[in-house]
Amino acid sequence: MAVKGRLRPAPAVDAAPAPSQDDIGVEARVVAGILLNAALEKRNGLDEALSQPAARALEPVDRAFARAVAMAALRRLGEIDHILNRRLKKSPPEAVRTLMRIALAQTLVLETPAFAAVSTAVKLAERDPKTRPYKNLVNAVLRGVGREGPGLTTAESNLPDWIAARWKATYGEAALAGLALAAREEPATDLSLKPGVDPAAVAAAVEGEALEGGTVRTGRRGDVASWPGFDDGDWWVQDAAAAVPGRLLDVKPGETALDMCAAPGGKTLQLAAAGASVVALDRSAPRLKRLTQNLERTGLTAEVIAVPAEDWEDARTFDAVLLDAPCTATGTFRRNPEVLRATKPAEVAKLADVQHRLLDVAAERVKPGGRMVYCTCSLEREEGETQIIAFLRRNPAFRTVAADPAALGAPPEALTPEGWLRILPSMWAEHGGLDGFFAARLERVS
Ligand SMILES: C[S@@+](CC[C@H](N)C(=O)[O-])C[C@H]1O[C@@H](n2cnc3c(N)ncnc32)[C@H](O)[C@@H]1O
Repeated sequence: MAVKGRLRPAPAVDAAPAPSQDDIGVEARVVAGILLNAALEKRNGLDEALSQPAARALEPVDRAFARAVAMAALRRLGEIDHILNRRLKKSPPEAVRTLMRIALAQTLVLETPAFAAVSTAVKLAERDPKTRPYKNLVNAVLRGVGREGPGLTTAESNLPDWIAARWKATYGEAALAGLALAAREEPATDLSLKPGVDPAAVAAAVEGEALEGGTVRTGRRGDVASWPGFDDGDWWVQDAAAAVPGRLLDVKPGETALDMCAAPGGKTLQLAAAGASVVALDRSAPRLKRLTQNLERTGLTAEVIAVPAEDWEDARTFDAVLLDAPCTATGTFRRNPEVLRATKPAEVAKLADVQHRLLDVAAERVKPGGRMVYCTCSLEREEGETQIIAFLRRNPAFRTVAADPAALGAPPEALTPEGWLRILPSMWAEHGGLDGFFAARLERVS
């Protein structure tokens, strides 16, 4: 079933002359194109490009605008290309397409006035000898969309074909439609709170709502470091779904816990906040820096060690082990729309091998009678259910302990017949959705 949707029609482009759109506005749009292409090229491309000189030279407000435009273009790429392709007799050079994608992301998604988006796109086309011959085409296509409207588009067209086919086969047509709708929207920001901090008070301070499970959700934008409670370490940013595996592990004060793939550390903070004595490992020292900063800010403690888990030379075993394994992260498409473009089919199998290996390393660290939670923020079965089925086959010392979604602040429909959690971003639609996660709790019985 195709979900029909109409992008917002752009205001008439001839309505007003451009008010002095100075060169800063133009530069922000250049950077938006750079960010978009970097995100399409490789995983983490957008973040890397944001730290490059072109983006850093912008004022913060322009950099934020450039990022917002690139993110809007990524979320609606299929629809935007569909609108363009209907109006183009043959495909223009990539640089020209980028200009038009950026302009349509502004007019159709961000509601930037059309005269500003179109005039800067034409200005940019003029500036580069490679795009100059296409200046009139850019002008005609964008004005045409403004005049006649974008026409019908489908939310599914924003998903790469191979991913849409996979999710349809795994979750069915109705779920695919819900996932496609979730992928179009910019998500709210979720906060996990330190014990003793009142969710209602934080919700009031950030104009948000307290969700089941204790997460506070806010539509507020901008730099979180300036929000009330940040400096006091009252909370940290963590998607509502990402907070579930930590709760599932259910550590108690005085227990020992190992967070085996810990950085940047949202789950380590949860385990430490629950009173466990936590060891946090990660192979990436730069990623662990954020974890250390968050521990300092929140006044929580953990032993932080930069090492690949399989190389950690330490004989300790633990009451509770959390393996939040490296994965394709396809469940995080609301926050990171580029994951859908960056993930390639071969990567799923490659990461599944890594997860298989790390599960066995994690199992070795669980004390008799202890427990382990395995989770990934992927929607691919190979990185979730298939891993646990295979693990239980080769490790008869472990068995599943069924999750209780109501106690964990997870949607009830996330519970699988096996007692695992399969959270889809299309769930909790009435609250604005949540990231996709798989989580299973296992206990060492011998
Ligand atoms: C999904 S992220 C973890 C997110 C983290 N648990 C959180 O809640 O913020 C996966 C992490 O695994 C780390 N990693 C990958 N391979 C690893 C290994 N062999 N040993 C330890 N960490 C590893 C990566 O550096 C990455 O930080």
